[in-house]
Amino acid sequence: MASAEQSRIENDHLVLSSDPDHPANLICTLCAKFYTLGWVTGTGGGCSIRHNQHIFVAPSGVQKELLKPTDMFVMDANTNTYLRTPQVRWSNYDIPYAIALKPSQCTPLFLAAFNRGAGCTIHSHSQWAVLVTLIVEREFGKEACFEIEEIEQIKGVPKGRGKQGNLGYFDRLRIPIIENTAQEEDLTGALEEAMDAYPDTYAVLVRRHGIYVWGDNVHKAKTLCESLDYLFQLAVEMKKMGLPWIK
Ligand SMILES: CSCCC(=O)C(=O)COP(=O)(O)O
Ligand SMILES: [Zn+2]
Repeated sequence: MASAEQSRIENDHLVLSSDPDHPANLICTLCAKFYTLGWVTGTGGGCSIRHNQHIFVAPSGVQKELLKPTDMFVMDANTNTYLRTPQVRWSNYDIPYAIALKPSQCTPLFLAAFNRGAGCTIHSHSQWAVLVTLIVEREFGKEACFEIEEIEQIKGVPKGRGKQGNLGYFDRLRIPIIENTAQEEDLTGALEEAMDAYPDTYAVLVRRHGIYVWGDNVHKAKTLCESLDYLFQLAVEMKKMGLPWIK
């Protein structure tokens, strides 16, 4: 009979499915798309999905666009213990040594969003997000925040948790910015504080690093991340032209 440790390693049924919408398949498809947008290149960034009582997490330090469903860790959402740990695999380029896989360093940050009801969390290293954090200045004793208004794409951003619908054209979009840390997991406290200070936000920028974006489901997290990336690119170009973000 298989030991508990062995079944934790071999629980392949949790990640094997012919359904393209199965979280283990979706994370692979999404990361391959995000790679083409420059959101998850050079192993940075990623994506995690919560489905019922299971949380699907990719390994750390791997090329996210080459992920396979069998690479996924599966966590019990109630106990935060791992039900499945992927087995060591050979690298993608036949380099003759094995890599011991660890869960993404972003896992505690993904969990912070899942603890607030999210179904999907995306971490993007988009250069547009990074540039915006370089433009918005730190103010002593005040939380830094990206603000923009009167741009049509703002209508792609939800109003807030528990609120119906999206922001309107005349609403001001605010995305808090937290300071980067040497280790990804050390961002968790500041991320949670920003989530509490901005209860309506579904995104937090990390200065010189990127952004965490979440949503009730994959569709909402993905389309929000796209809308924000559009707005960040526009904002950077506006800044270059001397155009104000706030009217
Ligand atoms: C070059 S990426 C540095 C780590 C990072 O910021 C990141 O988002 C990747 O974390 P992971 O552990 O998922 O590889
Ligand atoms: Zn990162």
